[in-house]
Parts: sequence; structure tokens; C-alpha cells
Amino acid sequence: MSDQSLRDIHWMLEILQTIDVGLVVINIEYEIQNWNGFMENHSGHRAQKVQNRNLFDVFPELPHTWFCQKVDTVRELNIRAFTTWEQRPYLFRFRTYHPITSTAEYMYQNSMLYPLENTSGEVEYIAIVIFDVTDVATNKLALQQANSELARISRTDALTQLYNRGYWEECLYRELLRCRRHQHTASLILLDVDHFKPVNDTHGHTAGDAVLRHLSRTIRQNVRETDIPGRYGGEEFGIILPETDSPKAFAFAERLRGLIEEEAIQIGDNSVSITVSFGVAELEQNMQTIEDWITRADEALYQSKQSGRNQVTAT
Ligand SMILES: Nc1nc2c(ncn2[C@@H]2O[C@H](COP(=O)(O)OP(=O)(O)OP(=O)(O)O)[C@@H](O)[C@H]2O)c(=O)[nH]1
Repeated sequence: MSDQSLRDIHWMLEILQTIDVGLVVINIEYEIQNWNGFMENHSGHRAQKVQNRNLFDVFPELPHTWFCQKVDTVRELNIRAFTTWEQRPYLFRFRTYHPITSTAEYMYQNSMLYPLENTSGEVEYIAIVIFDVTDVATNKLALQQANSELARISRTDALTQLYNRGYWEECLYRELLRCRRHQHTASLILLDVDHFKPVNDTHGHTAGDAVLRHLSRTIRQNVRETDIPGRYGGEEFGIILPETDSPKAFAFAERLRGLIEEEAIQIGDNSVSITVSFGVAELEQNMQTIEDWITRADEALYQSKQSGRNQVTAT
């Protein structure tokens, strides 16, 4: 080999050693043949120390079956394989360099597997190339988190943390469609605090807010997971009860009414008691829109108010 060729090989090896991607070569028995500086820095093992050691012994976290299937494909078909951090956050568990500034505990990695042929054209070795994509991954995850938080905020009522009217009405619409399509039943409850204005006038608006928050908590704690409560207006709330006919919805509303009536709400030094009126409407064949359904529940609620409040009326 000429001096020039030797020099060329030397600087090529130098590049492979210092390049900011991980490079590991294994044989078909999964024994490590060599790795570069990136791997030394992140694993803490010198290349000589790991030479001929089984890859799974050095990295016990590497999923055995999955990785072997990948390598088999690369070897048998003589093709490359690629894995992104979104499919699998990392191949090798390396702690991140900047634990303070980075939100990730471990390095996110994209990885490539390359078949390496011997002079007879047989795949004898596999090269594993690791790209550190922690910055990209954490930025994308932060963006996804921010988006889902924005979506949550846009459907939540800030005071009560129940669904706001817009989103709750969307749920009601979906429930109406679902019941129509599958011939199922559902009920709608509207409830409105009795004489709420005097609560505000006597104890102040902040106390009124606290009462609404307390009431919302009581509602949330007493509905089923499949029920959908929401804040319909100022002191008016709606609850969608899927798979519930009118007598069952009536019984639930009656229980909730009794609970609210019995509970004294402590606000500072004051104890405030409230009562609530309810209107219940089961979905009927002739209801075309959610407005039809809401109107029926509202009529029942109006009847409860007219008949003396603190009661449940079902249509
Ligand atoms: N503190 C507080 N008060 C609210 C909020 N939204 C609506 N209100 C108040 O709720 C009261 C509703 O009063 P009305 O519609 O007269 O009803 P009511 O006094 O509850 O009487 P009935 O419903 O007829 O029993 C008003 O004083 C509103 O200012 C809110 O977010 N916070």
C-alpha cells in the first residue's frame, strides 16, 4: 500500500472516530467489532474494552427480539433499516449531556443499520449508526404538549374546569348522532342554582365563584365516567347521560339535588347553603337538533323553578 493510501485511510479513520454520530460495527453473532469516539464518550467504554463482547451484554436495555429481527432483515435482504425516535426513543440508553437545560433524561436517537459485505459479497458485519436527535425530539414533544394544553384550555371553562358551552354542545351533538345511528337512548339534565343572585349580593362575587366551583366539584364527583358535565351558562349546568332513560336520569338528578341541599359550603368564615333546580329530558325520535333536546330539558327546568325550586322535573 502506498504512503498516500495509508495517509488517506488514516484521515478517514480520524473522521469516523471524531464524527458526532455513533458508529458501531457488529458481526453476525452480535459481537462488537469496533466503535467510535461518540460511543466511547456516551457509553464510558473504550473500544478495546468492548471488542468481541456481545452487544446485548453491553446494552441489556436493547430489546432482543426486535433488534434481532431488524438485523436479520438487513442481513438476509442486504438492505438498510431505519428507526426513528418516534418509533423507539433510543437504541442505546445514554444520559443526555445537559440534564439542566434539556428536559430529556436520555438521548433521543434515530438509528440506521447498514449491511457490510465481505469481498465475496456476503453480509458479514452490520454497521449501526446513531444520530443524537434529542433537541429535535424535545422541541417536538414540547410543541405537542403545548398544542394539547391549548386544545384542553379551549374546551374548558376557566372557573369550574368543566367543559365550556361550545365544547359541551359538540358532545351533545355527537351523542344525538350516536343514539340515532345505533337506536340507543340518552338523557340530558339541565340544572340551575336557585336564588343565586342573593348569594352574590350578600357574600360578594368571589364567594359566588367559590360556590360555583364547589357545585362543579360535587357534579364531577357524582357523575359516571361516561357522563359529560359542562357549564352551560352563568349558574346553569348541563349533564349528558349516555345509555340512560328518563326514570334513571330522574333518580340520578334527585340524588344530586339531595346532596347539594345537604352540603354547607364553607367560604371564609361564612357557611353558604344552596339548592338547585333540575330539568330532565330523554332523547326522543322527533328531536331533530340539539336545540330541540335542550329546549325540552329547559322547559322541565322552568317547571321545577315555577313549582317552588329545589326539585327535579322530567319530561
Ligand atoms: N359569582 C358569579 N356569579 C355569576 C356567574 N355567572 C352568573 N352569575 C350570577 O348568577 C346570577 C343569576 O341570577 P338570576 O338569573 O336572577 O337567577 P337566580 O338568582 O339564581 O334565581 P333563580 O334561577 O330564578 O332561582 C346573577 O346574579 C349573575 O350575576 C359567575 O361566573 N360567577
